[in-house]
Amino acid sequence: MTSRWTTAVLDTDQPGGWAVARSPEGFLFDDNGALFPREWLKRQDLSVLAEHGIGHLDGEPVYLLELRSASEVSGCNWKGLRAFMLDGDHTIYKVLGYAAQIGTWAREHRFCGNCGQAMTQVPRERAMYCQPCDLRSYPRISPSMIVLITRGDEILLARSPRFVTGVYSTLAGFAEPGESAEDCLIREVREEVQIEVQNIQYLGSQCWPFPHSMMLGFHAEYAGGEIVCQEDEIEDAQWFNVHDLPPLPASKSIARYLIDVYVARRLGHAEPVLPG
Ligand SMILES: NC(=O)C1=CN([C@@H]2O[C@H](COP(=O)(O)OP(=O)(O)OC[C@H]3O[C@@H](n4cnc5c(N)ncnc54)[C@H](O)[C@@H]3O)[C@@H](O)[C@H]2O)C=CC1
Ligand SMILES: [Mg+2]
Ligand SMILES: [Zn+2]
Repeated sequence: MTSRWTTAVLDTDQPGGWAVARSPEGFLFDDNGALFPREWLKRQDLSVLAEHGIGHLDGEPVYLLELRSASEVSGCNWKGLRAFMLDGDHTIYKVLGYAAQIGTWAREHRFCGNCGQAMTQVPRERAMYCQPCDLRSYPRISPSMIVLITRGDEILLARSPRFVTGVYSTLAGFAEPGESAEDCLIREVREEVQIEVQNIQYLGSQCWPFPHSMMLGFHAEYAGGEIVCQEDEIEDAQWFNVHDLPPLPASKSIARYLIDVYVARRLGHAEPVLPG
């Protein structure tokens, strides 16, 4: 199967193609969705911070207009990326997820982190450049571990105070400098619930553009300890029987995939596929 969407660095001097507009209030959309004819979009009254060519959708070039702020465009509205993930077409979500990561990076790398001077876009490469420092800044990706811990028919799920009421999920956390993926996983589990794990197994990864996580998903078995929740981060954590689970995270998340894979194996059902 060929993919409908491929990323690419495109020359912004070339006319035509599609464009998406992104502001702190999300993406611009109308009845036809979030992709607009680029020349039309550029004629609207938008406060453009940066323009990047981001790839091809069904063979057509796609550009991003990263805006300083949301402005009024007749017949259009603004909507966050999460809403596009939950109710939209998955390919469009992939386009917008990539656009969001490039937009965040473009917004945050207008100036050199070393000398403070304005940086310039490098042609044919996804990089911002400071000539005096000879410094290149590339889009940032934050590796994050996510793990389902199990004990026979039971799985450990936890709630962050930020979650939708009632929903429980797997544990997750960002890698720190100096750590392997396994070191990070063991540290995060200790910090968040004070338990020990063993037999760590990698299951797959997922790009999570909120704002730039690369989720590495694992299964691990319980090895010892009693649950003690980390103050402020974990509101509640419990062992749940696979036959009696609480409300779970959205179906497209790797958190949900890790849970669904284990439950399927336990109950002898067909295994789910990890959404890209
Ligand atoms: N796709 C999925 O199924 C899921 C994705 N996630 C994502 O995983 C990531 C990590 O999960 P959390 O529990 O929030 O992390 P965490 O357990 O490491 O705690 C968050 C704290 O980490 C620090 N932090 C924030 N950004 C950071 C960065 N880029 N690098 C290092 N430290 C940083 C901050 O102090 C923040 O309060 C988040 O982006 C979250 O959205 C979490 C659960 C499910
Ligand atoms: Mg966490
Ligand atoms: Zn510099």
